[in-house]
This record gives sequence, structure tokens and C-alpha cells, in this order.
Amino acid sequence: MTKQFKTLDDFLGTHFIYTYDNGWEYEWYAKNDHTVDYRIHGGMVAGRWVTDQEANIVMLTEGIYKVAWTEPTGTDVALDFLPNENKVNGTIFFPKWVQEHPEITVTYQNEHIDVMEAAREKYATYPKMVVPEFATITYIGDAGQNNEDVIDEAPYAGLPDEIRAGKYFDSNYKRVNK
Ligand SMILES: C=Cc1ccc(O)cc1
Repeated sequence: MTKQFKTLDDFLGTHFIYTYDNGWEYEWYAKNDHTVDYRIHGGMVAGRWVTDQEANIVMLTEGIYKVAWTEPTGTDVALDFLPNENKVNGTIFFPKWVQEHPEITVTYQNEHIDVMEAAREKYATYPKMVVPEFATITYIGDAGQNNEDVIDEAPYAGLPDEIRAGKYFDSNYKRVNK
């Protein structure tokens, strides 16, 4: 995709795949001006996926976007997207318990909010594990806002490649083979 991003509206509805310099691969969707969905394909919590996470989304200056949210696990996330440069800078602040028990979070979180809340009470928060990394964007798709087909199944090996190959969504950005 060679679209030039200028406005906040250009960013909302965009679907990204990117790989952090530490090798962690993430898929993320700006669902609307206050909501994000994501799937994690590689890294400490690969296999985790989340829809309808409330987030703060702003444009800092033309074509540069900041997104931040706090999760039921106690994990905090701050992302800066530079889509015209195919770059993201992300910082993830993991509570100590996620670092020690990542497998608890590797699920479709929406169906297990009670489990996340119980774990954050039971286990330690501090010291937090801070992960500041640049990432390279490997896919940008214009999914449109509030598209429930973008992130609607668990991550599996080969899914990012199917998306990048144009095999996963049809011309209306609906899932093929659903
Ligand atoms: C913990 C969630 C998360 C989602 C996207 C991203 O780039 C980093 C963290």
C-alpha cells in the first residue's frame, strides 16, 4: 500500500502488521477513534488476541499518530505510528506477573477478563518489565472503521503471510473462507 497518511481519518480503519526489532510480530487495527483490536504472532505472549480494547488515539502532527491504553492484565502500551516511513515505536509496560506467567494471557482475552483480573490481584505487579522497541511495518490494509472481520479468529502460523499475500480478505475487506 502506498497511501500517504495525512489526517487522523486516514489512520482510523487501518490494519497493520509489523515486526519489532526484538523479533516480536504484532497485528493491530485502528477500529475507530477510541477502539483497537490486535493479534500477537510472535514474542513473549504470541497467541494472545484482543478485540474492542479502549484506547486513546491522536495525531501528533501530519501522518504521525500516538496510541495508548491500559489493559485488564495491568499491561500498559504506548505506540507511535509513522506509517509513511513504515515504522512504529512501541513501549510495552508489563506487570511482573505477565513476565512470569505469560501463558495466562495467551488466549482471547475478551472471554477471560475475570481470569486476568484474578491474576493481577494474585501475582506481583512490580518491578515492571519495560519493552521499548522500534518496529518495521510489513503490511498496511485499508479495512475501514468498525470492520469486525479484521481480527475475528485466533492467530495461527502463516496467518500474517496469508494476509500479506492478499489471500485472507476479499475486495471488500471481508474474510475469505469464513
Ligand atoms: C500488549 C499489546 C500490544 C499491542 C500492540 C503492540 O504493538 C504492542 C503491545
